Amino acid sequence: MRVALFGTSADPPTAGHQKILSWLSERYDWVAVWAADNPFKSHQTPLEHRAAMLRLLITDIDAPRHNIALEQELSSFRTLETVGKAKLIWGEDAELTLIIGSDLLSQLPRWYRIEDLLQEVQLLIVPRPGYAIDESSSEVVQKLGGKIAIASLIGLDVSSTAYREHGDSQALTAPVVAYINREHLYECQDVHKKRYQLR
Ligand SMILES: Nc1ncnc2c1ncn2[C@@H]1O[C@H](COP(=O)(O)OP(=O)(O)OP(=O)(O)O)[C@@H](O)[C@H]1O
Ligand SMILES: O=C(O)c1ccc[n+]([C@@H]2O[C@H](COP(=O)([O-])O)[C@@H](O)[C@H]2O)c1
Repeated sequence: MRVALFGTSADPPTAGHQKILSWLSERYDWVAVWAADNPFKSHQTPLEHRAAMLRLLITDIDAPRHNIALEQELSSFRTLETVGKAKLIWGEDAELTLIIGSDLLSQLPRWYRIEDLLQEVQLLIVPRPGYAIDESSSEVVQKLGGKIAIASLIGLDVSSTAYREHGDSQALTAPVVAYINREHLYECQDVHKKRYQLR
């Protein structure tokens, strides 16, 4: 069983995350996704809302294999703990692949017990516009034991930050926008966003 593990802050989840999930669903037996708190970031929306938006994002994907699931019980500050939980679910023999965008490659060495984590998973790096995969970061990760593959997919040029800071609603899918409006999320940035949009 080949399982793709994809954790995201989902603050909010974007069309970029959705494209990655669709692509993974065609290549892995199971695609497990969860909303997480990131020890290196602060988040603007409670985790429950972020997980609910992620569920909407997934429901919206037309995946013929029906193999994408919100596995929110995997959520942890530390991916090593997530992988421990994944092994309990899918067993020691499952092949686990951790999916990250190329923007995270250089920070990976600072993750919790990274060498132990890299023993447990394969890594798949998704190229992201503006974040070239540089050799020195790849080498550092490989020296720590990382088994790196690069996805044959280029991520969309969108980000959660672009939505939070500039109201780039192109970044989001319609069901997520509807949820944000209904729950009055991200409103404190509205004045700031409107100023940007009027420019
Ligand atoms: N457009 C994208 N292309 C490639 N990888 C992406 C893309 N968007 C997100 N990712 C990857 O998905 C994972 C979750 O990303 P995250 O939720 O932090 O999105 P983000 O848009 O980077 O958010 P923020 O702007 O808040 O940092 C990370 O591994 C990130 O590198
Ligand atoms: O394990 C760690 O030390 C660690 C440090 C930073 C980020 N992560 C995880 O990386 C995933 C992507 O984070 P983010 O904020 O870029 O969406 C998410 O599952 C985080 O919990 C994990």
